[in-house]
Amino acid sequence: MKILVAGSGAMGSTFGHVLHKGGHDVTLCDKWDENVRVTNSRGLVITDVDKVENSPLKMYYPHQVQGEFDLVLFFTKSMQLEAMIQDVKHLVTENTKVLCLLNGLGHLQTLQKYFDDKHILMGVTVCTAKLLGPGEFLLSAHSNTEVRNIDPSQEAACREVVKAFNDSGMPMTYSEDIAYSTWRKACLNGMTNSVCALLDVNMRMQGQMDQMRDTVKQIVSEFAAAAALEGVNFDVEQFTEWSMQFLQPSFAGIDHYPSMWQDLVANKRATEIDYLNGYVARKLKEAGQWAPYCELITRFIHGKEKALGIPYTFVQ
Ligand SMILES: NC(=O)C1=CN([C@@H]2O[C@H](COP(=O)(O)OP(=O)(O)OC[C@H]3O[C@@H](n4cnc5c(N)ncnc54)[C@H](OP(=O)(O)O)[C@@H]3O)[C@@H](O)[C@H]2O)C=CC1
Ligand SMILES: CC(C)(CO)C(=O)C(=O)O
Repeated sequence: MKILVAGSGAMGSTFGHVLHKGGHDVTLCDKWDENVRVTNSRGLVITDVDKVENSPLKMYYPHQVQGEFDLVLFFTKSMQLEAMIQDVKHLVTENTKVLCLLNGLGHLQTLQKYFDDKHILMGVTVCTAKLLGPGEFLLSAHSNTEVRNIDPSQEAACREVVKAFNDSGMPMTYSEDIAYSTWRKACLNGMTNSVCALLDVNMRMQGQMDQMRDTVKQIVSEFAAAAALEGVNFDVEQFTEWSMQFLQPSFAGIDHYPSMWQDLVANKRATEIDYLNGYVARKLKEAGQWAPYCELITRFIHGKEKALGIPYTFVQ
C-alpha cells in the first residue's frame, strides 16, 4: 500500500516506520523544520518498544510531496489538522482513503469540509509514543487501533487497511460503531491527559492517587452528557471501568506520560484541551448545562499555557 503520513511526530513517525517494515511504501511529511532537517541529515531513529532502529525513511515538507497514495494517515495535533488537510488535499484522488487517528472530538466535521465521506476512515488508537527529539521517537507499545469507514459502501476498503496494519504488526480492529469508539477514547484522554499534564505525573502515578475512580467517573459523566447531545449514548460505569484499566499496571504503556503532558510540561507547547475537556464544557454550556470538572480542568490547562508564555488560539 502507498501511504502518506501527514504529521510525522511521535505517532506519525513510529506508525510510518512499522508500516514500512511491514513492506508498505511510506512517505513521511511534517512542517516542523528541525524534524525534517534532522531526519534527512542524520536519519530517523525509532525505538520500537525495546529495539533502537535506524529507519531509511526520509521526511518531506507537505508542499514537496508528489504522487498518488492509497492512504493518507493524518497524525498532526488537533490544532494543526485543518492546515495539514489544506496542504495535502490535492494528493487525495479517486481511490485514496484518508485516515484520522488524532485524539479529540470534532475531527470528522473538519475532514468533511474537504473530503467526500467515501474517502474518510475515522479511528482511535491506544498506542503510546513519545517524542525524544527531532527525528527521534519512541513507540512504547503496539496497542490496539480501531477504525471504520464513514460511507457504508467503503467497508471492504476499510478492511483492507485493517489487514495492512495487522500484517505489519500494528494491531487494528474494525469498529462496530466509530462514534462510540471516539467518545470512549475521548473519555480516556479527558481523564488522564489533562490530569497528568496538570499534576506532572505519568499514568501509573495517577492510578495510585486517592479517590481517582470517583474523579474519573465525574469526568466521564460530563463526557456522557455532551455525547448524548450528539446522539451518542454510553454507560458511565462501563466507560469509567474501561478508562481506569489504562491506569493499572496491566496496561503496556503504564509508565507513559500522556501526549498532553509531553506538550505542556516537556515541550512547552499548546495543548489539545479544547478538543477534549474544553469541547465537552463548551457543548454543555451551549445547551444550558454545566460541566464543572471539564470547565475547571480546561481553565487550569489554559492558565498553565499562559503562565508558561505559550501562545494558543482559544477554540470557540
Ligand atoms: N503520543 C501518544 O502517545 C499518543 C498521541 N495521540 C494523538 O496523536 C496525535 C499526534 O500526537 P503526537 O504524535 O504525540 O504529537 P507530536 O508532538 O509528537 O507531533 C505532532 C506535530 O507537532 C509538531 N511538533 C512537535 N514538537 C514540536 C516542536 N518541539 N516544535 C515544533 N513543532 C513540533 C509537528 O508538527 P508541525 O510542525 O506541523 O507543528 C509534529 O508533526 C495527537 O492528536 C495526539 O493526541 C494518540 C494516542 C497516543
Ligand atoms: C492516553 C493515551 C496514552 C492512550 O494511548 C493517549 O492517547 C495519549 O498519550 O495521548
